Amino acid sequence: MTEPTPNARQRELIEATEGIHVVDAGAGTGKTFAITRRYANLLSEGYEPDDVLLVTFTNNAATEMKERVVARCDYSMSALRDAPISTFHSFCHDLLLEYGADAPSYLGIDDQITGSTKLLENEVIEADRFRTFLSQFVDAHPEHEAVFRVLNDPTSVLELIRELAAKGVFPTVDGWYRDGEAALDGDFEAFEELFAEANAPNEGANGATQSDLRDSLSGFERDRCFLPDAPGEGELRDGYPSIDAKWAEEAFVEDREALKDFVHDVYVEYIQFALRRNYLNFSFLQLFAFVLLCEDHALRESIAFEQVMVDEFQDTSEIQFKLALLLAGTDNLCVVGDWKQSIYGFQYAAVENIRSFERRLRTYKRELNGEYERVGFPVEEVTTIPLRRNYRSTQLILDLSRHALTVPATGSESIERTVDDIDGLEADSARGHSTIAAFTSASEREAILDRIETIVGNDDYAVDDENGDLRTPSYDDIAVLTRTRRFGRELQTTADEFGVPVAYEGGVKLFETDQAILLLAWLRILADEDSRRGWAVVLERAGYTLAEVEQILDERAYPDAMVSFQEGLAAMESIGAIVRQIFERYGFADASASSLVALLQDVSDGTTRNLGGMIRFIERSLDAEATHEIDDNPGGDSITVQTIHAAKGLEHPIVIVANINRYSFPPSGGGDDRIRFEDPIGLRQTKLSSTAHGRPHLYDNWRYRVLSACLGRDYDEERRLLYVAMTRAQDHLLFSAGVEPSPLFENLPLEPESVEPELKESGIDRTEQTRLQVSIPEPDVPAGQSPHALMDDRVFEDREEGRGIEFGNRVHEFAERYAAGEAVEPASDDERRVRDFIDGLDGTLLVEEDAYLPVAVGEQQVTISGVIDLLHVTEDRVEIVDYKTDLTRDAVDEYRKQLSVYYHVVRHMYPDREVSPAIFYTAEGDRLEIDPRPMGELSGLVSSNEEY
Ligand SMILES: Nc1ncnc2c1ncn2[C@@H]1O[C@H](COP(=O)(O)OP(=O)(O)OP(=O)(O)O)[C@@H](O)[C@H]1O
Repeated sequence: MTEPTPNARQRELIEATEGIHVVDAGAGTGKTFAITRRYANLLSEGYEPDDVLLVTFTNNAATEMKERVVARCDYSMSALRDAPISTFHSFCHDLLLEYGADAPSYLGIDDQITGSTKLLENEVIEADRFRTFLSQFVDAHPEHEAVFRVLNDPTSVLELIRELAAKGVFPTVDGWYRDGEAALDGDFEAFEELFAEANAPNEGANGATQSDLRDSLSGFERDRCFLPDAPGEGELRDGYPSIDAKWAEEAFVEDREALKDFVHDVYVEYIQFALRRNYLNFSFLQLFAFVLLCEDHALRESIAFEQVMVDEFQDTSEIQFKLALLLAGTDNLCVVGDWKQSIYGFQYAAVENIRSFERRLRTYKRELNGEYERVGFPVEEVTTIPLRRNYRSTQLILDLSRHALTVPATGSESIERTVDDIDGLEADSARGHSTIAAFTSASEREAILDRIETIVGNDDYAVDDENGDLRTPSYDDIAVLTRTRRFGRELQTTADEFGVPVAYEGGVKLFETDQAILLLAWLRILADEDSRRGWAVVLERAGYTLAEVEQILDERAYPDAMVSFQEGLAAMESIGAIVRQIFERYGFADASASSLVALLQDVSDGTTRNLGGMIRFIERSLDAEATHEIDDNPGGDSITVQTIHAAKGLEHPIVIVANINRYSFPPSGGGDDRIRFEDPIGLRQTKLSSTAHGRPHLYDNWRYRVLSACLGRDYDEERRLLYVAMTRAQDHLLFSAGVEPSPLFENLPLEPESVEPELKESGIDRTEQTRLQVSIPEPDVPAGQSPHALMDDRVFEDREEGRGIEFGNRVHEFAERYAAGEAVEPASDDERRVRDFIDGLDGTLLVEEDAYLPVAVGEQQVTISGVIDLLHVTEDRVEIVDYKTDLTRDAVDEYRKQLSVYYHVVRHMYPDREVSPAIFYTAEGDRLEIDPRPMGELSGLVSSNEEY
């Protein structure tokens, strides 16, 4: 392929070899192309490869750049092999291996970085090690008990450490490195401004109305339990239209010494733990490289580069920007990126690095210089080069994509930025053949596949070929891009049913899935009944707090239900049966689960029970980051399904941005991290452990409730994701949603049509069952729950009183198959009673029906989903039946919650019939009618059960 000729602006960047240059330009404008050419140009001007640092974000990008450079200069690939064209991480790694043995000593740490210190990239393995570390840590530090008690997930602590490292907050053995502690304390003045902004009265038709802050504090105490020193709602919201300004300080000022001490000790001791085990994670590589470059002035000056260039600058974190400055010996600094494509906030990318490049440059220079001049060059003059010409998409697509950055993501969000504030791009192609379309459907997945079938082979959707002519589209011209991985997987499953070829891009790291992690945990428990690594995972998954997990592990007092499950597993003959049983317990029935079953069965030779071998196999696969193509990848001419994150940097002739639904895009709910670090409020706890009422209890932190109400939630990254998705399209761009589209969909200037798919199923075998049509939101929401989540966990502990979970499962399976008309014979008295009961029903039977109930919890929507054992539908009545194999009735109150959920779903579907929920106790053959709880009570149960 011939290399394009740079346009005038690109040439300016390529040839401008002196001074600071920044390019913040839109998608497809040739930024990567131009920076690569700039590198080649520097070599042709006499710079040696060792003088020029070129930073990219992936190793693949680095290799690709080298290849492109080789094509344009006199250097060979082998001559450039060791050239510093690399990622921040590999650069830091090489630096530390060569010069960094004593880098830890700058933090007061005695352990060294040695030739055998490895980079640990696999997050699952690291989480496993961190769990071990934390358990040892808590035993060694009883003084941190109060903070430790609030934690419910060790990986959230590891995440916090990573976040602090990315923001340049490091511990030393006895305190914090440089001004780290100030960052933890937060910035009261900056917070006061946010408070004042949120607390400003709003304007109503008849004068001032209450401020957003006062409004969002309504229901301040509802479903929360604060410590006795918290103000009451009346006191807090006393003023009108704004609350009293004194609450800014009252909320901000808090004794955080114990919290800071905990975070400090965990942080520094984990670094020591890692060093002693000869590994560093990405965050610690950067941390030590930064400290080394800050402290060893001679080294910094000796390795400083004459030219520093960074591609994809919008993805840099604060520490990476500072590293680039420390590595630049002169002001020959060139960064290129696109703020509109900054979508890695969750990996601590700081979009302000590029948006406010000049301001940050000055601030960081000041911060780095402090007591010693580390950045000697001037930073006052910065040349900005605009790139406007886009070589990927048509003008129609480009014009529409600007809107992505200005659409409100929620019903109440107001965006000040308008489309005119977004730099427009000019399409290089003058073609006007693009179709822009949007559709909604109650069966969104089928509707997408249906639309694809109309696109393929249809010249209305012709795409550009390599010679600039139009050609007929095929499946592999089409990409479906989604915000959540889950929708993509579900689409693939639906596509299989209908025989539409879909490839989930890139395969799946099978051993890093939830399925594999839980499987490994249970296998470890089976191999060693007191395996801490195994039990910790299983217990955390069941929702125990870390303190509870520790106690259970120390006392070896595992929950009865889990022990009997373990005993059931221990009695099984083959690995295949064990694996299936574990997946059944967690309801895993997708392609990852079946691939794992098949793979492990293969490895174990079908029958033998070699637990140790199996555990080692999974551990090794994890270690090797083995990627497996899941069975349902057809290969050949097929549609690509990707997450938007995975699609970044790629292009496709036809793009369908799918699942732009409420609760999915943007995803609803936040994490449940109990310790958080947020700008400008610093380090905070959302929950506090106290014995204020005589017993240890976890209280909600009222201060955090007020502080977070002032921070609001920032949806800019969600809009940027939408922008990235849209700008992947070259020729045609489509959007799809279900029955509850997201405001991101509704507010785009589109005219969506509502469609009913007419797809024909392929001949693939499917169980024939009438499915309920439930016209309520997709269950695809992170804030989803099962009715079990509302129930007291104790009801799951050995309810069958010795008869075992397996027994219960068998009865259910029999009931399902019998009601579905299969020729199955009852194998126990309970099954006979079920058979007699079913025989006595004369209406239509619907078995194992999915039920999804959306529930409003404050401003959030949560979906509770579950499976109804049996629906018995007659002309005027619908009976809901749930089988229970219990020998006693003492869990009936808990079951009532579960059946109430089903009741509200069914009532919605059969508004004209009487709906009666009942439990069928199989031990006696008794049918017990249940009085359902009202909706309001269910929302109360959800919110008291989880934080939103
Ligand atoms: N002057 C040019 N003439 C023709 N094609 C060009 C020119 N500059 C870049 N291109 C082509 O445009 C496409 C996009 O270029 P590139 O990937 O460098 O853009 P980018 O700005 O880095 O994109 P993104 O931000 O979306 O990742 C590439 O196929 C590239 O070869």
